[in-house]
Amino acid sequence: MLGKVNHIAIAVPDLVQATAAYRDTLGARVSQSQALPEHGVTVVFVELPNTKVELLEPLGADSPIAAFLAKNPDGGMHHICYEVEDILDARDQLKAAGARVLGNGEPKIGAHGKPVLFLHPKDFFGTLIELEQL
Ligand SMILES: CC[C@H](C(=O)O)C(=O)SCCNC(=O)CCNC(=O)[C@H](O)C(C)(C)COP(=O)(O)OP(=O)(O)OC[C@H]1O[C@@H](n2cnc3c(N)ncnc32)[C@H](O)[C@@H]1OP(=O)(O)O
Ligand SMILES: [Co+2]
Repeated sequence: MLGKVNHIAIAVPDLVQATAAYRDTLGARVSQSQALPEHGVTVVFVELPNTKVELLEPLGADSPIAAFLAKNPDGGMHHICYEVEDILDARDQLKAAGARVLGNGEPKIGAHGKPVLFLHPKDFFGTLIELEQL
């Protein structure tokens, strides 16, 4: 089921500051920011030779990462995104195995313009998993 790691996500309290740290202190190439109101976040992607790091900050009053940042005010590792060949097939297999698919179970379009789904962190060793359709 799982393909490559598409990205590792870090929730940050200040995206401008985090972008500068990755660009200037770590010397990485960082994308322009993308506001994703339908996901309640603004993101940038740190482009790496073998994968990406997604830096995300809350956007709007109902951001799904607000509670995470309240618990982790300095920021922290938020999720890991795996690529899958067929996200609906993966979803159905995971639901049949008893895993909780977050939201209404229907994929939404993510930052890369591809369908994504999220799996509950409590089902996967305290790690929020995002699946992105190849
Ligand atoms: C799709 C656009 C973009 C992209 O890559 O293209 C993105 O990645 S957007 C990323 C932001 N969107 C999401 O994260 C959507 C999925 N997330 C959720 O639905 C919620 O964040 C959820 C359900 C994972 C947690 O919601 P909330 O924090 O409000 O609930 P609780 O506080 O009750 O948390 C329950 C329980 O889970 C622990 N938790 C929460 N978030 C995480 C996390 N990121 N990693 C690990 N564990 C997490 C939380 O501490 C609670 O544990 P407990 O022991 O009960 O305290
Ligand atoms: Co993501």
